[in-house]
Amino acid sequence: MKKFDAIIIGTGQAGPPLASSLAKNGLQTAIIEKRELGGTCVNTGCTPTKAYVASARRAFIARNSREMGVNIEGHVQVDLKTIKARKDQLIADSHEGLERTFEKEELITLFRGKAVFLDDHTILVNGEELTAEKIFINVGGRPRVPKDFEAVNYLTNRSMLELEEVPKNLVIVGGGYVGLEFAQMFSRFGSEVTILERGSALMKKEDDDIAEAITEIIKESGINVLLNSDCIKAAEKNGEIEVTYNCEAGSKKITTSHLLLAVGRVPNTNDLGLEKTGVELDDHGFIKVNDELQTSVSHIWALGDCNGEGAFTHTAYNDFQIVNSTFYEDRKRKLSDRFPCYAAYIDPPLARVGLDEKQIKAKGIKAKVAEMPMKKVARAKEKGETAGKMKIFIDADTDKILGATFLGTGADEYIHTVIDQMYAGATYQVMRDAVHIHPTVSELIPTMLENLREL
Ligand SMILES: Cc1cc2nc3c(=O)[nH]c(=O)nc-3n(C[C@H](O)[C@H](O)[C@H](O)COP(=O)(O)OP(=O)(O)OC[C@H]3O[C@@H](n4cnc5c(N)ncnc54)[C@H](O)[C@@H]3O)c2cc1C
Ligand SMILES: NC(=O)c1ccc[n+]([C@@H]2O[C@H](COP(=O)([O-])OP(=O)(O)OC[C@H]3O[C@@H](n4cnc5c(N)ncnc54)[C@H](O)[C@@H]3O)[C@@H](O)[C@H]2O)c1
Repeated sequence: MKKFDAIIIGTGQAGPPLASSLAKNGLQTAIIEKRELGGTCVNTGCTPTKAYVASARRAFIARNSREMGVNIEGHVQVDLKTIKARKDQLIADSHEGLERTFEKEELITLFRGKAVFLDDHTILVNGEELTAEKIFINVGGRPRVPKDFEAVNYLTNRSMLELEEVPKNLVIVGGGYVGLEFAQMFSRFGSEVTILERGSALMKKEDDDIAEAITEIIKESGINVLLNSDCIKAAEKNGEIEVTYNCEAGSKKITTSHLLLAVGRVPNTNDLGLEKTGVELDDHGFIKVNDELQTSVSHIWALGDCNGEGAFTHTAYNDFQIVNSTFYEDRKRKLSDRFPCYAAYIDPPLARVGLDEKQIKAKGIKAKVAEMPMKKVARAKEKGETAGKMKIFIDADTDKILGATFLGTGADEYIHTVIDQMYAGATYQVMRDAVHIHPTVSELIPTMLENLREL
C-alpha cells in the first residue's frame, strides 16, 4: 500500500490546480487520470469547440459580408483537416503545460490509469493500492446515450471533433448547448443540419422570449429545427442512419450520413466503487456535497461536474477555490456564495448571470426589469449584428441586481460588468450612474437602468 497525504481522482478543471496547491503546502499528492490530461474542457469540450466556433465564424463572415461592402469572389472552402490540426495543437499545448506542472513539482505523483475505491481510505489504480487522509473526486461526466441509439454509429462531442471531412448531413438530437454550438459551426462549415428537440423551443430552460429569440437565430442560420420531436429512434439503413420521430403522431423519418447525440451528460460516478464507501449519491448519480464540497464522508470532497452543483469549467475551477480556501486561505469561500453564470457560444452568444424572469417569478421575488433589443444598440447596428436582446432584473425591495440575460454580439464579455457588480453587492444605481465608453454595447446598460418597469 502506497501512502500519500492526498489523492485526487481526475485531471479536469479542479484537480490540477488543487494538486499544485496541496504540493506547495507540503502534502505528498497523488493525482490519477484514466484518459487525456486536462479532462473534458481541454480535450473534447470548451477548447476544441471554441476553436471550431472561431473557424466557423470566419467562414460565415467570408460568405456574408457583401452588405458590408466586402465582396469575396469565388467559393469559400472549409478545410476541416486544417481546422482539426489547429485544435489538436491547442490541446497538445495544454497537455504539455500540465505534464510540466506535474513533473516539476516533486510532491506530485501522476498515475495514468482508472481509479476505483476499495473502501473509504483505499483506492486501486493499475493493480496498486493507494491510501491518503484526504481524497478529492474530480471525475467529471460523459455524454448521455439513450438506449434507442445504442445500435447505430452515433457521434458525440468527442467523435465529432475527430472528423476530417465535413459531413454531408448532420442530424443532431438535442437543442441545448452542445447541440446548438455544433449545429451552427457545422452548418457554417457546409453540412446540411437538422436539430430534433423534444421541447417547444431550443434552449428551453431559458426565459420563453430568449428561447424563442435563440430558436429564430438558429433557424435564420439555415438550420432545420424540428421542435416537439419526441420518441426519436435511429437504425442503420443502406450505409446511412434512418432517424424516426413523433411515433404517436404518425412516425416521420429523416435519413442522414451523420448523427450527433447532444441530450445531456451523466456523471462518471457509476464505476468508481463508491458503493464500497459512505459517499452518497443523488438520484441522478451526482455526489452529494455540503457548502464546502465535502461529501457524506468527511475526508472525501467532490469537485466539478460530478457534484451536480455546476456543469461548467468556471464552476469546476471555483470548486477548487472553495476547497483550497477551507485549507489555506483566511477568507473562506462557499458554494452558496456563487452566482450561477454561463455563456452559450452560438452567434450571437447568450450570456447569463443570477436569476432570470422564470426563476424570479417561481421564487415570488418582487422585481423590476429593464430591457433593450439589440436593434436599438448603436454599436450593434454599426457592426451589422442586431439579433438578440438584453434584460436586467432588479430586486424591488433592495435595489440589488438579481441577474441579467444578454443575447447579442459580444455578450459573453460585457455580462461581466453585471457579474462584478453582483459580487460587489452593489445596488443598480451604481451601474446606472456609471459612464461607459461610446460606442459599445455596454454603454446601453446604464441607459436601460433608467427605464425600469415592474416585472
Ligand atoms: C462540447 C462541450 C463544450 C463545452 N464548452 C464549455 C464552455 O465553453 N465553457 C464552459 O464553462 N464549459 C464548457 N463545457 C463544460 C466543461 O467542459 C465541463 O464543465 C468541465 O470540463 C468540467 O470539469 P471537471 O473538472 O468537473 O471534469 P472533467 O473536465 O470532465 O475532468 C474529469 C477527468 O476525470 C477523469 N476520470 C474520470 N473517472 C476517472 C477514474 N475513475 N479514474 C481516473 N480518472 C478519471 C476523466 O478522464 C477526466 O479527465 C463544455 C462541455 C462540452 C461537452
Ligand atoms: N458554452 C458552454 O458553457 C457549454 C457548451 C457545451 C456544453 N456545456 C455543458 O455541457 C452540458 C451538456 O450539454 P447538452 O447540450 O448535452 O445538454 P443540455 O441539457 O444543455 O441540452 C440537452 C437538450 O436535449 C434535449 N433532449 C434530451 N433528451 C432528448 C430526447 N430523447 N429527444 C430529444 N431531445 C432531447 C433536452 O430537451 C435539451 O434541450 C451542459 O449542461 C453544459 O453545462 C457547456
